[in-house]
Amino acid sequence: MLPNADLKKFALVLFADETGTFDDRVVEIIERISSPLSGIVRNISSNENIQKKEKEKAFLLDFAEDIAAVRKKDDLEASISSVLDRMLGIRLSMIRVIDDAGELLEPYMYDERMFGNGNEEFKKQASQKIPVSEVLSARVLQQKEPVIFNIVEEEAKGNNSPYIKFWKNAGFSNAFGAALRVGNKNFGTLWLMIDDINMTLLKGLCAQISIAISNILANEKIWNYKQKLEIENTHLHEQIRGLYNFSEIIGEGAAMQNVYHMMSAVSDSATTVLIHGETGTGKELIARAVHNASPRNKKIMIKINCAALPPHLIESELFGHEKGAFTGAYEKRIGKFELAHGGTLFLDEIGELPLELQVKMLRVLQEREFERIGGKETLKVDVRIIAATNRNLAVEVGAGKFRSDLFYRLNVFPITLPPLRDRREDVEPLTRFFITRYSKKTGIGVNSISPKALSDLENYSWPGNIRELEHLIERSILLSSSSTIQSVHLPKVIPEDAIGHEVYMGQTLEEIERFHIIEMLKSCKGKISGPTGAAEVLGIPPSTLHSKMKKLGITRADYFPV
Ligand SMILES: Nc1ncnc2c1ncn2[C@@H]1O[C@H](COP(=O)(O)OP(=O)(O)OP(=O)(O)O)[C@@H](O)[C@H]1O
Repeated sequence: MLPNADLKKFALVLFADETGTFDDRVVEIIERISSPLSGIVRNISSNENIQKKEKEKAFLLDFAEDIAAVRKKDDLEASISSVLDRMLGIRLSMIRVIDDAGELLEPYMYDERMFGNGNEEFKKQASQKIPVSEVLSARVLQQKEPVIFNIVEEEAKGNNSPYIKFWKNAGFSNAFGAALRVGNKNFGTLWLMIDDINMTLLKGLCAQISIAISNILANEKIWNYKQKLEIENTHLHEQIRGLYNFSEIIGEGAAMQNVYHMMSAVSDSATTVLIHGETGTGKELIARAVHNASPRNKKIMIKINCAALPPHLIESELFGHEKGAFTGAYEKRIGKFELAHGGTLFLDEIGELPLELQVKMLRVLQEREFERIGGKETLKVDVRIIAATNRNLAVEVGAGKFRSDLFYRLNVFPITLPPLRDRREDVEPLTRFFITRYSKKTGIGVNSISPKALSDLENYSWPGNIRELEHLIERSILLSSSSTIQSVHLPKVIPEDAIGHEVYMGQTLEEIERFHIIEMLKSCKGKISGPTGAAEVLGIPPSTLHSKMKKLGITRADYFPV
């Protein structure tokens, strides 16, 4: 039926079995009834038309209501698919949105099933960004009204767009393209493959979809900024703390002089630094100092502790992820590499980075580019790397636990921090420094230490290094009953060789073997075979290790205690 009932013309066509049926009398009767008949038909048609318009209006209202509640892209996709299917019996072909630079149309939403599952050509086209100047898109974006491309006609006119060819091969005769816009601002395109075109309805749908998508995009932008600001805020706080620490690196002895010399040689450049030192020797303090003395000090230094996160989270922490990239990825996340752009990324405990992630790390260190998990876009970053470890990475490389290529990438400029027991001359200045800091912080008026207590500190072996000294002074200040720390409570140190004796004394060979295998399994994180597995470390074939474990009753619970 034509869209406007008022303009309709009706024809009454009658057939007769015998010639001569339509004589003058019959014709006269027909003429007499044709006028009231056409009135009745016109009324029915107008009614149908009104009903149809009412139905469309109600439908658009329902859709508007539906869509107004939508906050997320997934929900929007479901709403659009359902409305198109219910009302028009069609599927969404493609929605693209214009990027921030206003140059490219990025894929936003499409139905993979549209051209048959697994249609590689469609997937390829759908996943590509295209310039806003692409012929068909440009036509759609320039027009006020949606554009209908009659595929046969376009081809006849010499339109050799690959899309026209692709649509034709897929058996469609019309493509409907509409600009997504709010006010006068275009922000995307919507494409449908459709034969029966109800323009009023489609225009209504496009207007609703435009508003919904522009709201969702705005929400996403706000959320991303918010997340970025929150993370930056945390890091800025850390940095302020770091700055405070930096101005006060204590240590005048020869060992620390050498460290200062190395720091000043490397700070000005963007060279990768690898800081090695036992726990608590001040690796992070030195990393911050190098960053603060570098030309990047206007940007932040982001720290990531490779040992503190479960392996499956480190990747997302480093590189970020797209929404829906894996179970639980409800929102898009910006990774630390992205956040550190222009600044420094401090990779603490790099020796703990799982082998599978070492490959990815190598790539980003080499190319300075990466993709977010689940993302297709390659991101480029300008980040200076400072890594720290308390492991001997060269030994880890030999044991197959650390990739040699990554080690060489990181070991460009190594700085080794001496343990406190090798710079006893710094114990006194550090002690006085911490007394001042903690008496100020606690408000307790302690300002000195007795010669006996100081000498005890100087003779202690400090397995926890400066952190241990710092904590001990804090504790001593809290426990002190006068303005001088009279004594310090140092832990008893068991000589290392005694530990071994105690463990093995009075045990059977089988018990010692069992203990040793469990320890190896723990240190190999439960891995039995392969280059970093316990069998190789123990120098026995994996099958022998399996049978020994069986014989000695070793189960996962022994080396992965719950
Ligand atoms: N030379 C120093 N002067 C003053 N304070 C120091 C010095 N070295 C370390 N510290 C302090 O000791 C504590 C531990 O230092 P830091 O966290 O930098 O050690 P780390 O080697 O990174 O430790 P871990 O390997 O356990 O991560 C910090 O509070 C730091 O400020």
